[in-house]
Amino acid sequence: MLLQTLTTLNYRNLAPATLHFPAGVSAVWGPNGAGKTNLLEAVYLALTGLSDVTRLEQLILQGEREAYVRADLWQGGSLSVLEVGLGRGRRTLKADGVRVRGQELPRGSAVWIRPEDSELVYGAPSVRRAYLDELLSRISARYGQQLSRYERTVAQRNAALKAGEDWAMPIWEETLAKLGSEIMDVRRRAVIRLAELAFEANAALGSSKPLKLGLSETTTPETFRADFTRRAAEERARGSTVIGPHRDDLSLTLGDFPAGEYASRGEARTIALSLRKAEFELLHERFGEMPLLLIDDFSAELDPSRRAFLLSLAASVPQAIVTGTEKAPGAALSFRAESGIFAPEQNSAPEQSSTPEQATKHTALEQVGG
Ligand SMILES: Nc1ncnc2c1ncn2[C@@H]1O[C@H](COP(=O)(O)OP(=O)(O)OP(=O)(O)O)[C@@H](O)[C@H]1O
Repeated sequence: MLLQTLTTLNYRNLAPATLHFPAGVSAVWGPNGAGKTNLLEAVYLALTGLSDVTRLEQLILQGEREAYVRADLWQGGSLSVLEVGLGRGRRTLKADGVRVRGQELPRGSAVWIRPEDSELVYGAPSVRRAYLDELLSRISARYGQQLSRYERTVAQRNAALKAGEDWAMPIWEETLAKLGSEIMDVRRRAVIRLAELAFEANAALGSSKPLKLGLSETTTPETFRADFTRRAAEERARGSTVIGPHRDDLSLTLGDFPAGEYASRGEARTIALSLRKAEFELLHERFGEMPLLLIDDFSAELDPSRRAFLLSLAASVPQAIVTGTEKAPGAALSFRAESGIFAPEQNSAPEQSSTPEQATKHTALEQVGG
């Protein structure tokens, strides 16, 4: 998986441009607020169709009505053009000129490591569920579809609970038990492998305490229906479905203690990094190609062993973009970021082409429309 170019227009504070990325490490460095995170966010959006903003309008340059992002990506030996159009409340995805849904995009194409990943440890169960569900939806389109159907059914059952429609419960419960059991089954199998990979990464990061991953479930496929009966009075009183995979958690245990309650800041950062490394490995195993690695603000990582881990991880993959207020060492190309403009630096090491055939020699920046 190699990103050849990224083109943006009206995307947050990024100046309209086409940036060419080489194979190996690209270092993007500059002051706070320069647009470094926005650049990684644009890459991640173009490659996966995913964004965690609450309103799509946040992604559009203030004062504009539409934004556009395009990535030219080498995958499986050929070049794909992935485009995202953004309007008010509207997102259009295209692959090679054809409209597609998110699950039709190359789903193992990028992993994004961010400073705020510590929330995976300290945050609410919903943060860890989102991590797991996003990863599994990328690994299996069916998982994503079943999860959407399940979530819609929970919303419908909650409405029926609030309306006191007891007669409808058996129908909703039948559907929830069926979809929910399938979701739990996929999660259980995936978490076994994810746990092995995260355990290894945590040890490689020098942690003396073993990291254990598991699922903390509110029900099981075997007891789903009985649990609905047992919790019926509580659910009616609250007007909401209190058991099922939408309430489960990915449990993280460091040594003998739940990480969310006992891990130090540094330990939490190591655990979060282990989860991202496990995500990277799982996508690699599933799709057979290493994802593009996006590391946001490596310079915020002050711990020497985690910093070394991040940089050696970046150096070990086919392509990584590493941002920071200082320049990541060992980069094939560096960009100086300032006010949404990314200027390639002349003193970078000789550029490797991101074309697998190593064919084209290119200039690193072309301004679009200006
Ligand atoms: N829709 C938007 N329109 C215009 N500007 C925006 C928009 N969204 C965000 N910005 C601006 O983008 C800037 C933030 O960019 P970004 O988070 O990428 O910075 P950064 O270089 O990663 O900084 P840091 O080093 O502090 O992490 C802010 O100044 C913010 O005001």
